[in-house]
Amino acid sequence: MRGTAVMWPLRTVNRSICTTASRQQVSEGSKEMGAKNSMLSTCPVHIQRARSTHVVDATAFEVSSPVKPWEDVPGPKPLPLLGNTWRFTPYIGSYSVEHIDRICVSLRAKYGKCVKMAGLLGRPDMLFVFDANEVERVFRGEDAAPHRPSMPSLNYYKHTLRKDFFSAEENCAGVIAVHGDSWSAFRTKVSRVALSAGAAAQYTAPVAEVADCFVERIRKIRDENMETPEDFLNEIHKWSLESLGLIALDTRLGCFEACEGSESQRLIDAVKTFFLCVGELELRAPWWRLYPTAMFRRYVAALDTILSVTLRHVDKALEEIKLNGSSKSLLQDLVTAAGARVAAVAALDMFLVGIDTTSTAVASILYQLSSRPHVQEKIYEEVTKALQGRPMSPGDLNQMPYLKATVKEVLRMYPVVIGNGRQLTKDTVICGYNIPKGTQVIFQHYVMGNSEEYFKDASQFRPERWLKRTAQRHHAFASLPFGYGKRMCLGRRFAELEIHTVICKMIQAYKIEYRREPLEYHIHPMYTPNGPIRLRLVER
Ligand code: HEM
Repeated sequence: MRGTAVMWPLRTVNRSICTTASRQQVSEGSKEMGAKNSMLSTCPVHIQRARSTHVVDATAFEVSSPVKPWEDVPGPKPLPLLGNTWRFTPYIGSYSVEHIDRICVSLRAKYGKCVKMAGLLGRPDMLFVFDANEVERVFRGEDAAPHRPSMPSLNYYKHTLRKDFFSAEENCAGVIAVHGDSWSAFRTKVSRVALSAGAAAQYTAPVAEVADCFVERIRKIRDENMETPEDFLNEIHKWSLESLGLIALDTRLGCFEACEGSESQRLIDAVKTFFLCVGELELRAPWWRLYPTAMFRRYVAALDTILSVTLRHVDKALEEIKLNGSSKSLLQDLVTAAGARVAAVAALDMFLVGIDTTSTAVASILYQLSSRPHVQEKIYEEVTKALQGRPMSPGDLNQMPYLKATVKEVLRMYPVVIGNGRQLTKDTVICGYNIPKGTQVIFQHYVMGNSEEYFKDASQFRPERWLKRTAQRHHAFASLPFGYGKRMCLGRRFAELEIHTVICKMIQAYKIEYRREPLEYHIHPMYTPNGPIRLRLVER
């Protein structure tokens, strides 16, 4: 999903007698969690706290100090008329959207565990939260339809510009940029199919085939020094789009060799245009709200193309279901269970959020592996032992815990989405302050994931910390690369399958090196290594 910026601050009330100390350190998969959660509702201190305040939020359980008002939350002070927007204005302010990661680190250091960012023109006030206990509490207290602030431009496309299509049937607008009952009804229909056991596993072999093609393609595009080309990230995008085409549209798009004018090429171009435009439209001044700028018109045309291609593939799926009498893919399952329009819109949403997230993750993982040959060797040994020369089949990835732990470790230190958010649907106490309904709360996972408070030796790259055998205890809500709860990533299982498979194949084929200037990360709009990823890929 698209990232939202973050920041942080504030020392708070004397909270958490029952929360912090006793619930903070949880190890993954630990059964402790259930028992500790149940404490949340029964602990007498929680109950006392809930009674002693006039807070609306039923999950409130702060201790002793009265709840402080929103006005008291620390943060950069807005100027009259200009608010805090001026801070993001080039040449005048010192904040840059591209380096919001660093801004968040400094806000945390300056203000504490929650920070108010008020007075952003055209946007609701924001609260940056750097406290994993508070993240847990807000997530666990979510109502039936949590509101995640996202993509106003897409909201406009779905609910105004193409209202006729997206409102033609009830609850058919999708999950991205959709909220309330409409989101809830759509999500329920799609989750049943997309999150069912085995929904992702059925794609093991075809996803592995696409990964093989990617590995093979690299042999063609490497230069004489065995280095990948400047636009290697674009090649990774092609792999990601090809993999998602299989999953969402039940088709091989042929992204690695698409011909001019073909439907695949039109889809590839449209997805590319969407990504080029969306960052600008979302992060810069929203002129498109006043008039259809050239960029906005390209953006709309791209969305129209993606939608029309998904609709055509849904028609094909309908024909095949009629012919076969049963469904044989995610798309056909969706058509059967939820209807053609839901299936098409679900595929559209997957295209909008499932490509650059996955490709950025893979770029970041390959880049991080390039400076860690010992990690590569461990993965290589694990993969060799698990596959024993066989092609990959469902279940094989379960024999590769170190590979999976490596992916988790990269996403802890370099989460693709640096901060996930919710727009509060009710007044809520966070860090001892009463935060009003409508505020956008951004959970700062990049900062928490890299904080010594939550991860011992946080700056050290240690996949072992995620292994059950050697797991260090850590807070389960400090690193959440796929979000949490009712709105968590709908494509997580597919993303993991794609990522684990392609990394497995890359390590089987190559030793990964990098001999150029180190790359910094920036928000673009995912958290991405900044610069050409010119990996040296040496045959094993
Ligand atoms: C590394 C890859 C990915 C990452 C890091 C990622 C991350 C996320 C995050 C953080 C969210 C927000 C969750 C929340 O609000 O709690 C999200 C939502 C979503 N993701 Fe992913 N995602 C990835 C890949 C994918 C893929 C491959 C698909 C589709 C196949 C996908 C489909 C979705 C959808 C549809 C939602 C919206 C769910 C809703 O609002 O109900 N994602 N993702």
